[in-house]
Amino acid sequence: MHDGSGRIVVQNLSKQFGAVNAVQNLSFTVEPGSVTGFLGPNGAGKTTTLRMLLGLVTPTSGMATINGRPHSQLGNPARVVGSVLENEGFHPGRTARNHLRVYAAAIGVPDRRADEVLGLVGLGSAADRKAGGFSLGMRQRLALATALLGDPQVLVLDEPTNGLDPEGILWLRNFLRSYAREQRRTVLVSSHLLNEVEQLIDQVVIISQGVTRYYGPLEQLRKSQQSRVLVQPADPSALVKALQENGITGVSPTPDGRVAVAGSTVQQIGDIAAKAGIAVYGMQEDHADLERMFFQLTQAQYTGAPGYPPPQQPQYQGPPPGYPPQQYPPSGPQHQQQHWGGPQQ
Ligand SMILES: Nc1ncnc2c1ncn2[C@@H]1O[C@H](COP(=O)(O)OP(=O)(O)OP(=O)(O)O)[C@@H](O)[C@H]1O
Repeated sequence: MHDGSGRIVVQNLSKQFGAVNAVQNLSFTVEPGSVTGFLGPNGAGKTTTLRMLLGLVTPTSGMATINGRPHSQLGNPARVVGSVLENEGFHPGRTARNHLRVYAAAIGVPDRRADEVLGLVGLGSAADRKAGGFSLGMRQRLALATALLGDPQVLVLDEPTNGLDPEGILWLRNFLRSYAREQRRTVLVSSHLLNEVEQLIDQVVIISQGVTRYYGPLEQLRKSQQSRVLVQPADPSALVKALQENGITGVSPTPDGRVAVAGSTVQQIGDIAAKAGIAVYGMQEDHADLERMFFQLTQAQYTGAPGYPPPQQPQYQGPPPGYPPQQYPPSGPQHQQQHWGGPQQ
């Protein structure tokens, strides 16, 4: 029997398709009560990981469990985990209600559950319409309704925001949040775009090239954002020297001839430059956004081809240029690997 914990554990999971290392030694844990984003660029290995979790692909090594068991040992899996994977089709001639009734019969839940889940996803008024005429957003809702039929403890959604308009995304966010928080369920959603799911998620697992790059609370990642000041001086190397002599360490020249200074104010920099007799033509405050951090964490996928496969344990990449390394990644207790039950560094 499974343990009923609602916990997803991915441990040293790998999948090789011929010469392609789709997933490499991936480990993370997802606890109930929050929505976790599973993020990475196209081809990072997200869908493969989710398919292994759902028993649709056999791992080359490692394991993925839900409630302490591989999917194949869950008994009636639809009661434990509901999922929406990409490109799931519906019979175009079948109404939404009939589609759901077919699935309800297959997993042994009563017919009336079809109308309940249609109501939950806001498709109540479209129950008698044929799925073939549904918009992409409506199909996403119908897929979610199908996943909810067994009233599962765990929801796994692959790119659920695809095709949703802003109102649909807001609806999905409220739905998933209350599903996870109020009912203490586990929700894992994948996306290749952080900003698409940023409003949806509390925790984040970021992967690229099949390797974990970061995992922890999104809030912690957000807090680690440091603003920096971009300075355009007459003499960049003289300014770097003057700032360092005044104890400012987060200083680095940028490729466009400016100097990036972290952990200091415009005023402090201006005073030091004036005292050192260095002319400054402009200063600009620059705030790192999450999207840029996401890109920094995952860009190895595009730039690291010669080094492929990547090192096994780069859990955290370096900071974006101009950001002090000690601030990045965040180092609060929430970020201990143990908190997530993940791999030791
Ligand atoms: N059945 C398969 N046979 C061969 N290679 C595969 C197979 N499935 C996936 N791959 C490869 O594995 C790698 C990871 O693919 P995967 O679909 O898991 O990535 P993803 O992160 O979900 O990407 P996307 O955001 O584009 O959906 C890719 O290089 C892909 O081409």
